[in-house]
Amino acid sequence: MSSAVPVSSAVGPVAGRTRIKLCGLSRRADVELAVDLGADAIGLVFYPPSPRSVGVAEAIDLASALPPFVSVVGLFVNPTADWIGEVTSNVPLTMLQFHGDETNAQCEQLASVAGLPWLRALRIGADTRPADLVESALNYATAGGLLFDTLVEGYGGGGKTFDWSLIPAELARRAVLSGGLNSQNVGDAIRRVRPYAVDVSSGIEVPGARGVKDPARMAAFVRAVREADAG
Ligand SMILES: O=C(O)c1ccccc1NCC(=O)[C@H](O)[C@H](O)COP(=O)(O)O
Repeated sequence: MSSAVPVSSAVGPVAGRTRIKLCGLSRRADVELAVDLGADAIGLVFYPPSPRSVGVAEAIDLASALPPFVSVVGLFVNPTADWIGEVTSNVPLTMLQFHGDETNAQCEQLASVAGLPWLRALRIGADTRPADLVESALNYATAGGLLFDTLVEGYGGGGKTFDWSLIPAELARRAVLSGGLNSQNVGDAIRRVRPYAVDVSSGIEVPGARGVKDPARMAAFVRAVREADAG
């Protein structure tokens, strides 16, 4: 039964706070800064072809820097069950993110190895239509959430935006918006899409240095999200 009192008036603007995932972190100092800035989640990439990829030992150290209530999302591209098992039996991930070509059944099977919830990345290209996203949402009905990203070579982390108007409003309110976000455009993205959360990797890095996060850009991104939320 819906509450008689609208949530936002009951708890104030915090109800509409856009959650923030800072992705592709590989240095402990960046994880500590993400926590200090108020990030809701960090993303660790377990995909060796990516310059942002981390190994199990590195990930254990990075995860140990996290206080309670900050999620650590493990990002995979077409992983084997053995790889999922090796990572999640050692690294205290709170969620998986499948960013490759995995079907719903494959995502479910892989996630069952870890016993964790999972995000499905839906990569949006030039010929994607809203109906395609609605169909994908139905196909991945057991996902713990959808992350809308830009279709780029190399699966993700490409630093390119897609047409945000393609996202149906009914999907946006519980989804993660990703793909080419930065401190200059994330405010517009929030005002136009009203996503549950935003995700960024390239936009908080030193330009041209994939995997090297820039503290100033990290802070500017979070500040831009807070300013957008404040209206
Ligand atoms: O970050 C990567 O290097 C990466 C490699 C392969 C698959 C996915 C990858 N990242 C997934 C993410 O969640 C990124 O944050 C997302 O693609 C947005 O990246 P960016 O456009 O650079 O902000």
